[in-house]
Amino acid sequence: MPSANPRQLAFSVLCRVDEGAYADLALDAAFQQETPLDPRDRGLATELVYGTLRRRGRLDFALARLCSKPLAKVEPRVLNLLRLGAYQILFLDKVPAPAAVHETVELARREQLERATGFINGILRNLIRQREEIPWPDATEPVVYLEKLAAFPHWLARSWAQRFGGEAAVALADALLQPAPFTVRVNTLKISRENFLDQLKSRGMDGTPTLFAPEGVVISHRGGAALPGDSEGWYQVQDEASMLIAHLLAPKPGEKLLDACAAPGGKTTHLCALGGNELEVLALDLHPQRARLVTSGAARLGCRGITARAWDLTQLPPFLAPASFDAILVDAPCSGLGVLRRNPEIRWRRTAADIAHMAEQQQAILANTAALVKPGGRLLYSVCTLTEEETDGVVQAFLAAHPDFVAEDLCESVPPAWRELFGEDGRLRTWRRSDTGMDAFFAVALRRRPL
Ligand SMILES: C[S@@+](CC[C@H](N)C(=O)[O-])C[C@H]1O[C@@H](n2cnc3c(N)ncnc32)[C@H](O)[C@@H]1O
Repeated sequence: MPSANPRQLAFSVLCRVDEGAYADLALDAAFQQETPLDPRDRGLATELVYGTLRRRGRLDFALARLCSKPLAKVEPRVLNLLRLGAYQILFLDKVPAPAAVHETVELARREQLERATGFINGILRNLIRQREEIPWPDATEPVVYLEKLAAFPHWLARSWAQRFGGEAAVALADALLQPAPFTVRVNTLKISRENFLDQLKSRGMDGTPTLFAPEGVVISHRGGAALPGDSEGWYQVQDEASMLIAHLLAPKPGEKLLDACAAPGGKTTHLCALGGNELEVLALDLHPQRARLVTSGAARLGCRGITARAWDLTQLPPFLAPASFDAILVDAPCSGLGVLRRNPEIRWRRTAADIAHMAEQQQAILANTAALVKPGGRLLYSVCTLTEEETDGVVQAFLAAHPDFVAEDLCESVPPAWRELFGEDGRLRTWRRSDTGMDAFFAVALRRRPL
C-alpha cells in the first residue's frame, strides 16, 4: 500500500511504468490516490519520476559498472530502487548523497525488500565514491551515445544519426529529454494575454510570453499555488508547438470545420478562439470517453459551436456528406517521439514495426477525411513526432493517391519570425531550432484544388 512519501510514490509509479503504464497518467493517478502531498513533496515525486526516466540511459550505464551481474538479471523492483538512488546521487544537488543512499535503503525495507538492502547499499555507496570516474561515452560516437546515454533503442539511434547527422541527432535527443517548461495558452475568448500576465504578477507568480505563439505564457514560478482563472477558463495547459497548429489552419468566423482526431480538445478549443467563437466544429475521436473530454473542455473555456462524437476514422464516416467542410484538422495519433519530455518511457517501447503501423493508420485517416473537404478547402495534417515515415512519408503517399490536393507553402502565411521553424518545403518542423523549449511537431497544409 503506497503511503504519502514522495520517494515511495515515485517508486510505485516507476514500477507501474515498467508494467506498461504511461508516466504522466500513472503519476496523476498516484497523486489522486495518495493522502495529499504538500507542494514540495509533490514536486520532489515528479522530479524523481521524470528525472529517473529521462536519465535512465546514464543511470543504467553507471550502475552496470558497479553491479556484479547484468542489470537485466536484477529483480525489476530492486533495479528501480537503484535507479532512484543513483538519480539522486548523480543529478539532484538538493539531496546530499549519503541521504539518498539512506532513503533508498529505508524505502527497500518499507517495500519488503529487506533482503536486497545490503546489495543496494553497497552499489550506491560505490557510486558515490566513483561518480567522478565514470567513463561516459561522448557524442563522437552518436549511435553509442544515443543508445547508452539517451536509452534509445538501437534502430532509433541509427535512424536519427543517419537522418540528422550525429551531432544534430545528439543535440535533438538531449533537447527532447530536458524537462518541459510549464506552458499555458491564454483563452482569448475570456482574457487577453496581457491581462493574464498582470493577474499572475498580482499573485506573486512569474510568467513570460512564449517566443512565437501570441497567446502562450511560460510559467516559471507559481509557488505550488493554482493559476488564476482555473474555474473561469482563462487558460489551457498546452505546449507552444501545439499552439502553432490552430494558427496554421487559420479558421475564419462562420466556417464549418472538422477536427478529425480531436481529444482532449486543446486544438479544437483553440480553433474556436481563433474563429471568434463563431465556427461550427465537429470534433471526432476514436474513444467515446475521450470525445467527452472535448465537450467538458469546451464548456470550461466557453467555446460555442463544438459537437463531439466518437468515430474511428480508419473507417469512412457515412454520416458526413462529401465536400461539406471548409477546413479539416487531422492531428493524427502518432509515435509521440516529439513529446519525449512528457512521456520519456516511450522511447524504449517503440519498435520500427510500430512506426510502419502508425504511418498506415495516419494514411487511412487522411484518406477518409480528404473527400470531406470542399473544393478549394484546407486539410492540415499534424503529428507530434519526427519520423520520416509518419511525416513526409505519409504526405507523399497521400499526394500520390489524391491528385486533387496540393501541398502549400505555410511560410507564405505565417509571421516572418516563425519561418525559421519551417523547412524549405514550407512544412512545420519545430525541431529545426533546438533552443525554443518546444515539443517536436510536424505540420503540412494540403489544399483541395477548386473545381
Ligand atoms: C495527437 S492526439 C490528438 C490531440 C488533440 N488534437 C488535441 O490537441 O488535444 C490523437 C487523438 O487521435 C485519437 N485517435 C486514435 N485513433 C483514431 C482513429 N482511428 N480515429 C479517430 N481518432 C483516433 C486518439 O484517441 C487521440 O485522442
